[in-house]
Amino acid sequence: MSGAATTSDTGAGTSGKERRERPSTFALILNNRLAAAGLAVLGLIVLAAVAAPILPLADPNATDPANRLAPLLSEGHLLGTDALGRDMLSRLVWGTRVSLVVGFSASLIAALFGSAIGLVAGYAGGRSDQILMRLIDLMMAFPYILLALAIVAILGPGLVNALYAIAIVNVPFFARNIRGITVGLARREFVDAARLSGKGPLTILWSDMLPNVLPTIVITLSTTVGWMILETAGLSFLGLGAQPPQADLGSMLGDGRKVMFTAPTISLVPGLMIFLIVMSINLLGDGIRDALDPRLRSGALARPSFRTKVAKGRRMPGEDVEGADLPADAGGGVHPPLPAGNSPARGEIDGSGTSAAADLPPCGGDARQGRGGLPGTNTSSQTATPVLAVRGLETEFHMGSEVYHASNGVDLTIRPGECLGLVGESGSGKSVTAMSLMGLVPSPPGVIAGGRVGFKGEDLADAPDKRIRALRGGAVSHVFQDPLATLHPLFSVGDQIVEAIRAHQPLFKRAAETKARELLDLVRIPNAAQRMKALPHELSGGLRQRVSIAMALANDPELIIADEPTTALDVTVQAEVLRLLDTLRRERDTAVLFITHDFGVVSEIADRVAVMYAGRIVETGATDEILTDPAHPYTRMLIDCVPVMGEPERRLDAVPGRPPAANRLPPGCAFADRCPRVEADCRKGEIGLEDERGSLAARCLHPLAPGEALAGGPIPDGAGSGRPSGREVSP
Ligand SMILES: Nc1ncnc2c1ncn2[C@@H]1O[C@H](COP(=O)(O)OP(=O)(O)OP(=O)(O)O)[C@@H](O)[C@H]1O
Repeated sequence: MSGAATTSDTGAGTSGKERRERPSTFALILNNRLAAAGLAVLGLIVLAAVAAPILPLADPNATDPANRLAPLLSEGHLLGTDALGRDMLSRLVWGTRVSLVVGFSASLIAALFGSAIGLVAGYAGGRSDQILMRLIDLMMAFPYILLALAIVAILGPGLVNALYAIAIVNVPFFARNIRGITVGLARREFVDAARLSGKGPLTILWSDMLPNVLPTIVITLSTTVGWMILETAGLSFLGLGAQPPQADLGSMLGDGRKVMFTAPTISLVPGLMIFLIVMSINLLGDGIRDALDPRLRSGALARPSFRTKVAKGRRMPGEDVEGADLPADAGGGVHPPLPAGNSPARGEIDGSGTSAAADLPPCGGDARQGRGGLPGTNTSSQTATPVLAVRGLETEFHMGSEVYHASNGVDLTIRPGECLGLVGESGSGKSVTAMSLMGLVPSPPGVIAGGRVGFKGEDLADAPDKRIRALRGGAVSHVFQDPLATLHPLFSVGDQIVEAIRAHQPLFKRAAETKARELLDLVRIPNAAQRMKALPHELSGGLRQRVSIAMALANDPELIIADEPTTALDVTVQAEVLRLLDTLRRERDTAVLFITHDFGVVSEIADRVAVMYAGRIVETGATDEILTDPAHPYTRMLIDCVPVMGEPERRLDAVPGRPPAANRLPPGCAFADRCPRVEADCRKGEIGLEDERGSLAARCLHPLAPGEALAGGPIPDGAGSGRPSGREVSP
């Protein structure tokens, strides 16, 4: 195990702790050097402005004509004096105080009214939206500075009137931004739920909409307050804001203009202060925006890179990698060393018979035949070189000072035409493991900290970006759970398949279109030619998933990674999609890594199963053996959670407790706290994935014997008969 954290906290007690350990917004801002610099500069300026009354400064309005235009560093006047002999340092500090108060107040007023208008217009829609937005458009039709001048002309010159003018001209900016977000939110299900719960519009606006738009308001505020200070200074510069003798930065700049050539420091000093304030606010505003963006809250403020970062000192599994003596067809077990150089082509049997995989016991197809002798079993997979051979994969998330071990030394092997089912509870690390293969885990915060990702003998963790780009969507393709989220909403499905084809094959558009139509036919989409023009939202969930499968097949992949592709579908459509995927992989000899939490689905499609828990493979073996007589108590409990059709009297169990937090994995067996067979030795040291019986290998010191029941747990009639039929609903 790689890991730093070895306390025995369980997940149950750590959620609050975890939350506290997540870097705070403030910590994230400090992580961003520019934002931290902005904060430091602004902090000093604000401190000086707030402390103005207690600082030993001269009266900012006291004139001294005899001492006019004194240079910098004059005696008693650090920043010199202005044309009336007033102390520049004192005027600068007091003027900054005024400018900051006016700028921030104008921003708050604009944010308050603008956001309220945006929220009401966006939520109410219809005529209210039309009227409010047309009024806002009317205001935006004038150049804002002209509008501000007109407002001050009507209200009369003065600092407070300048504040109103600046606030008013900025109201549309907030209103438009917030209205845009609110329109999207108002159609979301949680708002429907709030309506159904009987809440009135005002309550919904306050308790459901406002919290969702608040980060945007704060971000908009932080990025516009600098502008507002600048605009207020502009009005004062023109003599419409602060009136003599009161100083603000704009009026000081205006005073300096008259002696710009004889005493340039008079205008340079307030000009520099405006620059510092606006720059520091903008830098800080950008930092706040990044810190408040939930996608970037994980420790670094950089955008995710093209592929997952691979740690420089990546831990490499030795040939004596844990479990190395396991049967070679164990999904998460042990594997022959990766063949050097190019491996045989897909489906090709190593003619020499000396291939690392050539002497492996039968897997995949045999397992299926054993389960009912399904036709079309691929025999080449029994001897072919693995398409995928993952060794000791460790993927971590680095969040602040915490390290979350999502994949914690995972081994996987899949051969051509074979389907490996990766099963486990939510959060066990299935998706992260799958995403790590092609470097799709976002970095930051994701890091591949150890292991090899062998694809036909090549370690993908080491492969150049160009190679990864060529493989993605080419030899290795993905099918995700929610096609509506992964298909582009604005392009027809035909165009998207054509694009997928042409990204990897030098085909003219016509030829690619023909191929796309053939693919839609292949995945049995009726009226393929017409459906080519359909937008994703015009298709049913099942059809959309077929389109995703067609896209995944577009470039004749050797490995398909299917991440819960049927979870969002109803059982009948699910069965069709599974059948389709099963047939296609057999016909095309494609290896499939099928991720699911549903043992019913596993029994339908997988040749072998790897069960994951807390980032590790805890049991592997042929599907039939795992489903009939698992050795690991966790697998047994997972299977017992699945309802079996026709057995209404069978007690359904849930696995009690919760998995340990990935940043606090306990020593020994991570399942110990939830296991009815736990003994003292389970909580000590490393537990290897050991050979059990048949094809089974389990990471357990006290495995179940064939037919043995879990103490207190339900063992259905005839031990080991708790195998889901494939028609059940997942827990
Ligand atoms: N982008 C991320 N940043 C931080 N932690 C993450 C991120 N993605 C996943 N994790 C963490 O990694 C662990 C494994 O997550 P993963 O999505 O692989 O689980 P899973 O088994 O696929 O669950 P599910 O079936 O719900 O999809 C979880 O603890 C999860 O919180």
